[in-house]
Amino acid sequence: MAATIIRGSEIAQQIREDLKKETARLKARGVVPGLVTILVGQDPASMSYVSAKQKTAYDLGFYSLQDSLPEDIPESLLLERISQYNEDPRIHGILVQLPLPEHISEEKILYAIDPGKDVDGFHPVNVGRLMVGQADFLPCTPAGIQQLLIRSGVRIDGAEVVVVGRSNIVGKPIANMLLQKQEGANATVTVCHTGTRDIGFHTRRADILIVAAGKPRAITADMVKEGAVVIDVGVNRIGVSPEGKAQLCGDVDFEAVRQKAGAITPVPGGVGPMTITMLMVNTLKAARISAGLERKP
Ligand SMILES: Nc1nc(=O)c2c([nH]1)NC[C@@H]1CN(c3ccc(C(=O)N[C@@H](CCC(=O)O)C(=O)O)cc3)C=[N+]21
Repeated sequence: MAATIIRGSEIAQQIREDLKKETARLKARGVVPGLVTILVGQDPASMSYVSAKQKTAYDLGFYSLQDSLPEDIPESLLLERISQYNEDPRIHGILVQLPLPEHISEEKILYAIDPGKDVDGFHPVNVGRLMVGQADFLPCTPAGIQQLLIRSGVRIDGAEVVVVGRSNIVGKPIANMLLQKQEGANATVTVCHTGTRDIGFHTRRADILIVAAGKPRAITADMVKEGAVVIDVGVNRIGVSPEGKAQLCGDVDFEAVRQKAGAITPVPGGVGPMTITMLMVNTLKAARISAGLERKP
């Protein structure tokens, strides 16, 4: 069987059309969603992600601000910047691009962001809210994965989900989200990681296999059940094309696995565009909450 390709770029585009309309409605009531992206240093991949986020925010009609800071900025100054944005009423969402340089504690920085402006969903308050099924801001990549599944008509309720990877930004939150007793969730979830003895034993049981291993082509066809839905979160830069563009591959051996899977996401054009879109969903939500348009328990 040849798999259906789950086109994240198309689904992301549909959501963006809705966001654009919603942003225009909000603007008519005097509220302009505001997003600041903070980039420390000049890592080329980070620069390209941040500019993609900026462009998307701008296209939707958000107030969008890019704050580029030098690699050697002291942690104390970065913390000061963050508290400035915490107080700025034009800004509803603050994103500090990760990874940060060695001399800055990511933990300290993520704790410093006002949880009400934490559109990445990384602040411990938001992580805790997610765990109890009361999130305001779902982390963007997991939220994008859940939307891909729902909008592709994949049945999550009762499914065997296997997650490969246990990071705080993908593996742990997506496992938690799909486990919730909620619509678009209610799955049976297994989480595998580098310490798992026989990964294939687990992945072959998956109706839905979510791979965020950070290892190019780690998942081969023999590790996938016939007809499974495969979500590839990996973004590995494996080279540069003759035109000078980065060549990407996922954590799944796409060409082989697509022969066996029921549905699969490509890289690029799968989870990545959804991640950026969910950041916009969160920023719009933050703006609505701050304007008193959404209730908060
Ligand atoms: N505070 C923070 N929040 C993040 O959400 C965050 C972060 N730091 N650090 C890095 C990761 C990575 N990430 C991606 C976003 C979009 C694509 C994306 O759009 N990828 C395109 C290809 C882009 C390309 O060509 O490089 C695609 O898959 O089609 C990929 C990766 C967000 N991250």
